[in-house]
Amino acid sequence: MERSSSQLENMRPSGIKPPSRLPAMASTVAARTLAEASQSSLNARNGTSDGSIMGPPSGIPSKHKPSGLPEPPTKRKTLIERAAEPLHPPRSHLPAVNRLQPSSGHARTKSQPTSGPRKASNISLASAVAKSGARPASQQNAIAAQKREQVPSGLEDDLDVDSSGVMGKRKAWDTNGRLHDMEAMYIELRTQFASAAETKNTMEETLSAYKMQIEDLKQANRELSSENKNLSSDLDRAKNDLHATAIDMRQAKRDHERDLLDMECKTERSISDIQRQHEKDVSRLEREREKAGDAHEREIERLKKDWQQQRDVEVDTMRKRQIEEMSQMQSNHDSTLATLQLELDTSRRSDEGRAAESATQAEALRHTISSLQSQLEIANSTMVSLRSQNSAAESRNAALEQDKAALISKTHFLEGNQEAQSLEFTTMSDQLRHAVEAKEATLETLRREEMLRRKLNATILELKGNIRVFVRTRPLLDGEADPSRVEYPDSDALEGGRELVVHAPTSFSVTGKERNEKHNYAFDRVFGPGLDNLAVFEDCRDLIQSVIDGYNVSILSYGQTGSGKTFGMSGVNGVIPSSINILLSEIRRLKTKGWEYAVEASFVEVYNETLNDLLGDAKTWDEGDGDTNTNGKNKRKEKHEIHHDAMNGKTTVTNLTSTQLWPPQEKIVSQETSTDSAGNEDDDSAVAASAYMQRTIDNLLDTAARNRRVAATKANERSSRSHSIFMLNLKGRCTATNESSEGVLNLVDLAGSERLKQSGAEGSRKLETAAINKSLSSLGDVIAALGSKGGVNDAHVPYRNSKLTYLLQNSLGGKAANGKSSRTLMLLHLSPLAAHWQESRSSLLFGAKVHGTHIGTAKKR
Ligand SMILES: Nc1ncnc2c1ncn2[C@@H]1O[C@H](COP(=O)(O)OP(=O)(O)OP(=O)(O)O)[C@@H](O)[C@H]1O
Repeated sequence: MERSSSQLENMRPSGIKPPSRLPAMASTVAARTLAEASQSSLNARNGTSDGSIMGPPSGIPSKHKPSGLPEPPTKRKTLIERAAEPLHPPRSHLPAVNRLQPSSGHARTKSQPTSGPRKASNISLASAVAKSGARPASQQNAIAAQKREQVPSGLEDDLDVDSSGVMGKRKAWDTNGRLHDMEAMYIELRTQFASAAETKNTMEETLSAYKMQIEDLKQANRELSSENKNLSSDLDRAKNDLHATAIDMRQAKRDHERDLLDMECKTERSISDIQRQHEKDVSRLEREREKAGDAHEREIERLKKDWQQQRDVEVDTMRKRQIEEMSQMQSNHDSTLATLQLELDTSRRSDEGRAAESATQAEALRHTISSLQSQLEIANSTMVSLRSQNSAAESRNAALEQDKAALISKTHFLEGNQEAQSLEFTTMSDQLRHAVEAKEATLETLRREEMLRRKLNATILELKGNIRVFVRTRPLLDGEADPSRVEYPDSDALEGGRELVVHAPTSFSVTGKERNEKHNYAFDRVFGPGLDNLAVFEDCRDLIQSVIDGYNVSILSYGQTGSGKTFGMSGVNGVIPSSINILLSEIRRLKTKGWEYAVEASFVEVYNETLNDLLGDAKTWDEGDGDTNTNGKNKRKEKHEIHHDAMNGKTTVTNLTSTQLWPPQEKIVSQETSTDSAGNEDDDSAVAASAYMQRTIDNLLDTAARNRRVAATKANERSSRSHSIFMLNLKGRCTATNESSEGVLNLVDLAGSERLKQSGAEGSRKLETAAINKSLSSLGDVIAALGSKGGVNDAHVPYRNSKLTYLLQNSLGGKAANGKSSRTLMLLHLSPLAAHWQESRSSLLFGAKVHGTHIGTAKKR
């Protein structure tokens, strides 16, 4: 008969299994406990053991798993239930074991990631469970035997008991058998109950172990909390320490940075000193080498000439001597031959006369024949001796011939020597050619060195900054007294002083308290009253050099009237004459390296915002501003307009006289300079060229001064009320390297910087002062704008606010439209007098404003 699953469900709450299965179940429950616990835990770890997740242990009927066991008939079930009811253990007992198994497995799964003590508790639980559930096989067999013993005797035949002790089915009519079965089941159940009770005890033990463990854990937790607190306080302390250390570190870092800056400054200074020294040494060595090379070449030439002359003289002398000797020998030989011939003829004639006399006298003198014959024999012997003499003369003649041949061969030998000499001459020519090639190679090296020097100079100037400020105090002049107190704290520094401390005159407050102010300043260089123009110019050299290298440079002399601006600019060894000297010597030096330069000069004045050509005609200057002259005619002065070429960054002023300073004009070259075969000027011509240049400059400066005198009755007065700009335009080209450069040097003597209020000027003087102040403040504004914008093209720089700044637009440290940039040096002049303290202070403030301005890197076009 088929049973539905609902029927099976209804049977489950009784907890009684089909009889045939009970013994097996009873025997395996205890043994299964540990195995299932391990299986369960394995499932918990692996997720599944038989394909299901966390399924109940095998042997325990699942809600969703239909039991495969045969179901008892309904009436039997009622009997069983009835028989079992009073004995049935509380439902919770069996499941308690079953519940423990998954829960122990679950607990273990959960405890896996935890720390030591927890793990230990799991282990103790597992061992507890093992104690209760896991019995060895021998123990299990004993239980089975016990079960068999518990079956009443006599029933064994009726029972279908297999070897393992599992009972089989009984026939339906075998009520006794069934009763036996029931009893057996009862016994089995009791065994189960006992086992469950044992398990319960074990569980209680486990529980108490858990509780103890929990207590331990709580204690550990408390200890950990206190430890945590200690650690927190340690952490706070460590944080405080860290904070203090960080502050110390920051302080140390600041100190370190300051030290580093100091070191950098010192290094920079020493680099510049070394560089300067190096340049000096290089130029000195170059000069010496050039001189030594020239002297050496001249010496070689001289020696060659001397040697050739000496050789020619010697050859001539030898030739003459040989010719003389030969002619002497020839004449001796000829005279000897003539003498011998004469003797022979004489002898022959006398013999013939005597023979004829003997023959005519033979008939008459037959008695003297024998004597005559003997005389004839004597004559014959004389003839023989004469013949022997003749042969001796002939042999002598042959010897002379040999001498002649020897002399000829000697002449030939001498001629051969001449070939050797010409060979030597060829060798010398080769050597000369090699020397010329070596000279060319040296020239090439020098050119490369020159390029390197230019780069180094540019780097040094970039490091020094494109706007520099030097401050100079002039000495007290005769009759001057009451100097202001100025200190130069670092004037002994190797690279020169940079600091200045100015003490204000002592003043008194309203309460009568004495006030002594002092102000500290630092500039690129500070020159005390003991330093002369040469010392000041020494620090300007590199800027002048950079004009030759193709940069635009402005040197501006700033200060109140009488502070020494003109003295520093145009005086003896002032910036203008010293610059020209440097330029000339550099141009000459560079000529040996293949560079040719052209220098033009012009001189312009900015007076009341009007341009005047200081090399032009001054008579028209003051009349030309729209006024009528004495004749009643409106005589307009030459109009000068400023133009800036955006393409090449050049500035031009229309109708401005310009004088060519270099190369010297043709007439002067032919008169005063000469060049050697290599195209180099000799020393005399260099001196002459220098003198020419000096004369030209003197003329130029005289013309400018004269024009100023013409323009104003008081020359000095005018000069202090106008800005004068001496402009030098240098164009250079090196054909060997196809390089070119173009630089402009503006040497500006600014008008006195008196304050309007202080000067108490009235009328036209007031207008002049206002114009001067406007242009000077425009100058400050332009430099400040360049500094704040970094000198970039698109920044608005108010160049147009004054004629001065507009004229100097391309030379004030900014960048021209073509990217060419420039360098500026402000020479700040101070009066040493205490009475001029306020003016000196304004000048220093102006200089400090300019000095604080950094303008971007200068760029050569
Ligand atoms: N370093 C110096 N050593 C000696 N004398 C000096 C020095 N500086 C200036 N002087 C003298 O001081 C006087 C005034 O100098 P200078 O004319 O150069 O001043 P300035 O500032 O150009 O005046 P101005 O603005 O009126 O042209 C002159 O007599 C000059 O010789």
